Amino acid sequence: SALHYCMSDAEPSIAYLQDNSAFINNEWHNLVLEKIFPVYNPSTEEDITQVSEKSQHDSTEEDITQVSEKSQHDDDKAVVDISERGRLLNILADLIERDRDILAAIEHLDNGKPFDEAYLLDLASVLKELRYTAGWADKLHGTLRFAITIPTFQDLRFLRYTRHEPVGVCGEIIPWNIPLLMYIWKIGPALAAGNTVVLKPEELTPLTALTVATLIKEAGFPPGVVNVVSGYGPTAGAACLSHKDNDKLAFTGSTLVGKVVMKAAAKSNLKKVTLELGGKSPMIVFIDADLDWAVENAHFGVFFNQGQCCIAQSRITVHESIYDEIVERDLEKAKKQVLGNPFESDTRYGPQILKIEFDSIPRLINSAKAEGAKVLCGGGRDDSCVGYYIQPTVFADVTDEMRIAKEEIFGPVITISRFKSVDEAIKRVDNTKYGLAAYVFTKDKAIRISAALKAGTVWVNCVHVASYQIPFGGNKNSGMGRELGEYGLE
Ligand SMILES: NC(=O)c1ccc[n+]([C@@H]2O[C@H](COP(=O)([O-])OP(=O)(O)OC[C@H]3O[C@@H](n4cnc5c(N)ncnc54)[C@H](O)[C@@H]3O)[C@@H](O)[C@H]2O)c1
Repeated sequence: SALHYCMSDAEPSIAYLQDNSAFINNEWHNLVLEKIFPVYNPSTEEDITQVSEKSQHDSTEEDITQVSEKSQHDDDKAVVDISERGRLLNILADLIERDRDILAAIEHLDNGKPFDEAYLLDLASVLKELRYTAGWADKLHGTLRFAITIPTFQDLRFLRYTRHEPVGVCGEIIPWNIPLLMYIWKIGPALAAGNTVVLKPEELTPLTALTVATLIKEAGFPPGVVNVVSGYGPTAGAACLSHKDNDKLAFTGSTLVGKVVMKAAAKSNLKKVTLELGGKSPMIVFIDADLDWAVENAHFGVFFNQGQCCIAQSRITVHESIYDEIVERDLEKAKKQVLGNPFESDTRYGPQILKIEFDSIPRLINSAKAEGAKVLCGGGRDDSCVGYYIQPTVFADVTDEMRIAKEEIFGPVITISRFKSVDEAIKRVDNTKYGLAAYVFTKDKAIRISAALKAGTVWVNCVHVASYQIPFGGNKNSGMGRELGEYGLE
């Protein structure tokens, strides 16, 4: 279907053609059962288009995973030639850059995030990540060792080497919060390492995944190397989890579904599993921190993407001697958040994407009020406009026993508690089932505190600087395995 979008009142609208069936073997296929589901715009609550839905036992004439598996064994293909892999990934990056404004606009329509944020942050990260992994494609060699010391064969010399081989077909399932970037995090390293992919985007946000599929074909990737099939988790997703020809599952989403993924992998063929799951990440502000900077980052970190970020620092704890000052400054700043049309350039704050979150965030907010936390601003839905908007909210006097201090909010809510000593702060923030990220604001305790915290990544005096060269992933219930950097290619 043709979609029109308008970048602002002053700009002309641009039309593009949205493919919405299943992308298999470089062609668009109707699925056998021909079911469809609607995709809506969370800023307006209106339907955008309808997308082909894969049911669990539904397929095209050819099985999607087998198509992907077959393309592994064709010697002429880019999967085998390591230079060609990198070349094609670079072409894909160039095509995404060419279509950057269209892709940012689709991401805005589909997900609700401000256009500028999608264009400047998400798309910039997408391009950097793709070009970075493209560079790795011809450098994934194993190691070479001359070994001589096996006691029983002392006179013999052995040559030992390791080869890095593709895993095979990678089933990849992604969430809705940063759809295009999550897609590239998954396909970039998989393709650089010579794998083929069957990707299922989140049912709420399938549009950029489908649009980039056309660019994959345009870039020249051979048929079957990347396949994209949309649908719901328990059906389309579940089919991917249990398929016997899938060799790997890379999943980003909730901890609850992460456990379903592990179980399905164990029950089918012991696929390898990488899980990037939920978090409840702490931010600790010490007395010696630069307070202006800490407040600035607290806001960016929590309100970025309306709090729909796995690494959002949803538990802020502050030394008691600076607590009042931080609370006051946080409040001042939260009141200045601009809500509005996410296509306008001064809007930094859009709607929640998900109707369910729009309902569940106020429930968690209300639980905090009932448990005695002090709401300083916001505290509910914003009824002044259409769309799933939640008011930017700041809570003070939060304690560790409250639900809001323990459960992932995935919404624009700052919670602030206080601590007395360094040891107490470390012990308290680590007392969680999650271990994705942690943030430390200090001038002189960075190394000591970072080493003590049980988190996949610790950021010091900054937030959300997820860099494509550095491995990313969680401990405990936040997941296993790493994405990005050299580790992400293993
Ligand atoms: N650690 C990270 O890198 C990271 C990044 C973004 C989001 N997340 C986490 O993702 C969660 C938010 O996303 P969500 O609520 O959409 O997660 P979710 O687990 O409900 O859905 C994520 C994906 O899994 C699919 N899915 C759902 N049920 C399934 C099933 N039974 N079988 C197979 N697939 C299934 C969905 O269709 C979707 O594509 C949060 O917990 C957030 O912290 C983590």
